[in-house]
Amino acid sequence: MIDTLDDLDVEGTTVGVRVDINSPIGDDGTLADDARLRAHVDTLSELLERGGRVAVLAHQGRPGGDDFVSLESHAERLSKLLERPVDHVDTTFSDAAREAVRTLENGDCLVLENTRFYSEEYMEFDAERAAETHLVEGLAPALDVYVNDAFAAAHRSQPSLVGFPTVLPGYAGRVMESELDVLGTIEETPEPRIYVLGGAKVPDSIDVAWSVLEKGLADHVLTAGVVGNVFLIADGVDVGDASSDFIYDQGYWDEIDRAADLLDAYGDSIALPRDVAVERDGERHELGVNALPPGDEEAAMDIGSSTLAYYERLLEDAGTVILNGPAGVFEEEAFATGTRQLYGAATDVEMSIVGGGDTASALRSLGVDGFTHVSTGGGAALRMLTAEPLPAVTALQDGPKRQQPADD
Ligand SMILES: Nc1ncnc2c1ncn2[C@@H]1O[C@H](COP(=O)(O)OP(=O)(O)O)[C@@H](O)[C@H]1O
Ligand SMILES: O=C(OP(=O)(O)O)[C@H](O)COP(=O)(O)O
Repeated sequence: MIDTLDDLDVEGTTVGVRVDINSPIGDDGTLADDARLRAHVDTLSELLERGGRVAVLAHQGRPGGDDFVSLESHAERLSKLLERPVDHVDTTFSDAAREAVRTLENGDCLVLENTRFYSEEYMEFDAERAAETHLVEGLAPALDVYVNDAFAAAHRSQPSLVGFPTVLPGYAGRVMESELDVLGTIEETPEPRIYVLGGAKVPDSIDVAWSVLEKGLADHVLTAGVVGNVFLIADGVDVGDASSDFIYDQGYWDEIDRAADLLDAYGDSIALPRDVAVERDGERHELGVNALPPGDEEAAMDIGSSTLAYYERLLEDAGTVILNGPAGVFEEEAFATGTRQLYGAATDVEMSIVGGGDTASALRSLGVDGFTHVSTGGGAALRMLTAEPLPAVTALQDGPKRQQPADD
């Protein structure tokens, strides 16, 4: 059992709230998309309206990346979304950070600096060890309780995710709660259950396919996107130099053998594209797999219309559909058809669950909605969809193992 905000006496309590506002960053180094901030508004507003003193903890980017920036612009945006002042503190667990947290009044909110500015936060620990890091030992004394709303980072066992609930009473925020409600009961969703695996994260998708087929969670796995191209190659189809080179350049060549093993073991349950769309003379042009390979420069950028008809027929009988990754290069209108139609058909299924950051943004840009649940997480959702535990959720479930360090 995990405690939620319903179990927390918020008034006058200093709450460390871990959110996932890891977002696209523009050329000027500031926030370029606030979708992930909006997702946490309910949790943060509720805590503030109930008289909490809120210190927001979050990471942004990975060390060395262009998006590895301060949370200053996130704080500014949160201030607008929450309609109240939100200060940014440029450290995370220094004396200054603790002092800023201790001087919060009821209903005040501040954002501490990017947790990954400290190297320990980019390492994975077990919960006990994470509780001994500088971040947790430094900041926990200034907090009364810890709320984890960062579902999208819950597959990481980093200090801000697993260390705090080991020394402080931990609660799930509203995002975390609703994600766990839906994704934590995947085994009880209506059958037959279909997994649609598209997009470009081929190793992750093959892991998911293995896991859900082995566990009997999936009745069918439908492949699309780059994942579909890898399965076609594994099935002996020549998808052409352009798509093959792309797969090779991404370092996914070994995945073809894994896909072939999967086809050997569970081929009857895995659906492969029957046709693909390439660009020819500047336009979308569909080719049946029997007509492949395409020209040297022609990459398979989408599933074609007979694949769509085949997949739509399978979806008609489904009780649950779980989708991850777009069916094609949806960023180009000519190759958005597969994603728009396949995801559109999925909304007619009794239960439709979507995971994956790019998938969610694809759906927004294509104007497709009506799903039972669109997850805020990519990797975290994938892990849950295989019914695997998430370290940050386990840490909340286990609860504090020892007293927090004394406040000084
Ligand atoms: N056939 C294809 N060839 C090349 N790229 C593709 C193809 N199909 C999909 N993609 C790309 O996959 C990317 C998204 O994949 P991925 O990151 O796995 O999704 P998510 O973040 O939702 O898990 C998109 O940028 C899209 O252009
Ligand atoms: O964006 C995230 O994950 P996602 O790309 O799987 O949705 C999370 O913020 C986790 O970030 P990380 O993958 O750098 O640990």
